[in-house]
This record gives sequence, C-alpha cells and structure tokens, in this order.
Amino acid sequence: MTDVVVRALRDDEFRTAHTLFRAALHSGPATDEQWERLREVHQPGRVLGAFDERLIGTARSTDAELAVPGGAKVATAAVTGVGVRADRTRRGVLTALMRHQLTDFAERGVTAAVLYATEGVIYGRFGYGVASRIRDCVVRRSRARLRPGVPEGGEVELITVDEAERRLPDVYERVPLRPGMMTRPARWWPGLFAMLRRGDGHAVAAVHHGTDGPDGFAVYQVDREGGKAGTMRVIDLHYADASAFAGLWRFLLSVDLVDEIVVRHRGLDEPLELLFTDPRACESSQLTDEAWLRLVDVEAALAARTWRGEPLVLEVTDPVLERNTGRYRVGPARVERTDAAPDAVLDVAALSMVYLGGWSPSALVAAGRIGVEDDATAERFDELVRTRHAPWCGTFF
Ligand SMILES: CC(=O)SCCNC(=O)CCNC(=O)[C@H](O)C(C)(C)COP(=O)(O)OP(=O)(O)OC[C@H]1O[C@@H](n2cnc3c(N)ncnc32)[C@H](O)[C@@H]1OP(=O)(O)O
Repeated sequence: MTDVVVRALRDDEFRTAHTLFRAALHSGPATDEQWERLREVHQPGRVLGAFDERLIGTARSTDAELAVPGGAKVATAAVTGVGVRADRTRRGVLTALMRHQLTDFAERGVTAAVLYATEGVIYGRFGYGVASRIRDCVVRRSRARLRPGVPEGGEVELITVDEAERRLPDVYERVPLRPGMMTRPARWWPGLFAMLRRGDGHAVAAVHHGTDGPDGFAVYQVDREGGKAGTMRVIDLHYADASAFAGLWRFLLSVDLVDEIVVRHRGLDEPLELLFTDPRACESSQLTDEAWLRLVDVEAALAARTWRGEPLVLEVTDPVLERNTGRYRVGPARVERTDAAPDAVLDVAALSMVYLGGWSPSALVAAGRIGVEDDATAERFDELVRTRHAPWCGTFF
C-alpha cells in the first residue's frame, strides 16, 4: 500500500477535490458558474483528501437522516464524491479513505452510511451492502388508459426550475419517508438544480395540490426531435399519498406532444402498471441496485427499527469497525448484546442488506452470505425483518 495521508480538506481545497472526482468519472471540471452552486453541496469537515506529495484521492459525505422500518429516522452520512486519480489506483488509496471516513462516522455518532456505487465490486469489502433496488419504467402514452377507480387527485400547477428551487424543498418535507428514504438537507438541493440547468434548461416541475396544500411533485423535461412527439423524462417524482401519485400521473399523461414517459430509479413496489387498464402500457426494465447501506453503529441501528415475530440471536462480524463485532438478541420487544449461542451468523454487509427489508435473509442464506442451522431459523429471520414496503431511497447524491 502507498504511504497515504488522509485528512479533512480545507474549504479552499474543495474545488480541487471536486475536479479530481469529476476526472475520475471522465468528466471535465465545473465552470465557475457551476462551481458557485456546487460549492454548497460540500459540507465543511466532511470532504476528505488522500495525499502522497499531492492530492490523489477524495471522498465526501453529508449529514442526513435515514428512515428505517417502523418510522424512526437515524443519523446518516450520505457518501459521495469518491475518486482516486487514475495513475494512483489499486494501491490502497480508497481503502485508506474508507477506513478514515468510517472511523470518523463512528466517532461522530453516525448510525448508518449510504451511497450509490458506480461499480458493484467497490464497497462490499468496507461493509456496505445493496439495501434497496430499483427499476426503470417506460409508459407508452397511447396505451396508458387509467382504470376506473384510480383516484382523481387534485390540481396540478406547473412551475419553472427557478420557482421549483424555492418551493420543492418544502413539498418534499411533506412526503412521508418510507424505509430507505432520506431527508434532503439544504445542501443536497443545489446539486439537483445544477444538473437541471446543465441541459438546455427546459425542465419544469409539476406540483400537486391535495386537500391540505402541495403534497407531491414531478420534475421532468420533454425531448423532441424533428417536430415529432417526444419522450418525457421524469427526473424527480415524490408524493405524499395515493391521491397525489394518481393526480401527478393523470397530469403527466395529459401533456401534449409526448409519445412515451420514461421514469427511472423507482421503488420496486410502486404500483405504476396497476393504474392502467393494460398493465403492459408500462414496461419495466433495468432492475438494479440503488442504495448501498453500511450500518456504522450496529447496536443503535438494530434498536432503531421495529421487528416482527420471535427474537433471534445474530452474530455479527465487522472487520473495519471492530466494536460492532458481537452477538445481539433482536426482537420486537428489545435489542441487546448477549453471550447466548447465535441463531444466525453474518457480516455487517449482509446485515446491512437485510436491515431495511429489501432482501429476505433466506436469499442470503441461499447465497452463502448468512449462516443458519436450519430452514426454520431462516424463516424466523425472514419474518423478523419483513416490512410492508420495499425499501427505496429515491434521492440520488
Ligand atoms: C459513492 C461514490 O462516489 S461512487 C464513485 C466511485 N468512483 C469511481 O468509480 C471513479 C473511478 N474509480 C476510482 O476512482 C477508483 O478506482 C476507486 C475509487 C473505485 C478505487 O480506488 P483504489 O484506490 O483503486 O481502491 P483500492 O486500491 O483501495 O482498492 C481496494 C480493493 O478493491 C479493489 N477495487 C477497487 N476498485 C475496484 C474496481 N473499480 N474494480 C475492481 N476492483 C476494485 C482493489 O482491487 C482492491 O482489492 P484487493 O484489496 O484485493 O487488492
């Protein structure tokens, strides 16, 4: 491993780190105008740099809260901006950054860390696991007739990106967070609006008004070529309830000069096709991993969510944050450390995968990632973690 020094960067070093990250993704540096906005997404104290003689790698995080089964929210670090110079990869730079970052999270009292990964092989070794999965959908407008009984929804108001920047944060606050969703800190939003303005600037937002005011929104743009009907790309879509969901879709389907509506990165149990008389009006594709979760304080995380059925003793190993290694009795009444014999043996990445309810433990048993004595124990474990909704983050960072 290279001799790497990792430290938190000063504010005046953020732009160099951002340029390094963009270069690692094969993108050019931000313009001065873009940087004016992007500077804000960098949280002081949370932008790490790895150095030999100069900056060779970076990783940053932002404070947020993650909703867990049962409705509690836990202190979370949203990790992003991870990159190592292409001429310094595969010599332990990321490893040094991740160890530093996770240790720092543990010291700060962070319960969980979440990230979106560019590649599936990078983060498992640091205790992250795929906690939620998503799909993309294409709705063919000519076939998409709404079924009788789909809620009417309320009025929809179209607003500009400038107005959306002022108003959408408040609407998002009104959206109940399901397991896997995160609060959007003030420093998250500039990243979305910088992205919306990077295109040719024709994105708009539709705000849904329910009986108690604004309760959902869809940000979209329509791409047209050669005077033909085009493709609507829905960039961000959140709603408080079934009425707002239906109302927003009624509106999106009513927009003229659109052949198809592409909506990406949606939760697996969002009932979009169930709105239509022909469920195949909605084609789904591209099932993929969404949020990678890493429990940083296992005991606090286990205590924060609700559980079902009978208690089980879980033996957890954590090679990076040793304090987490141990046995935990986990059940609906309480969570406690114990010396009792384990019912299931797993590492922190596997625990992070089943924590939000996105995988059944039986699936991980079948894949050799959780050890149990027998099928009956696996079934009890399935029941323990079972949740009403599939987890979904829905906030890219
Ligand atoms: C949350 C986010 O920001 S996601 C963005 C992630 N960034 C990118 O994809 C940008 C392009 N890639 C990079 O900058 C770098 O390749 C990184 C950050 C992914 C990895 O950095 P490195 O310094 O090379 O990682 P490091 O040397 O610590 O690797 C640790 C181990 O992971 C493996 N590994 C790391 N990245 C990869 C990869 N992309 N493909 C295969 N193996 C990998 C290494 O081979 C090594 O394995 P070993 O311990 O068995 O030898």
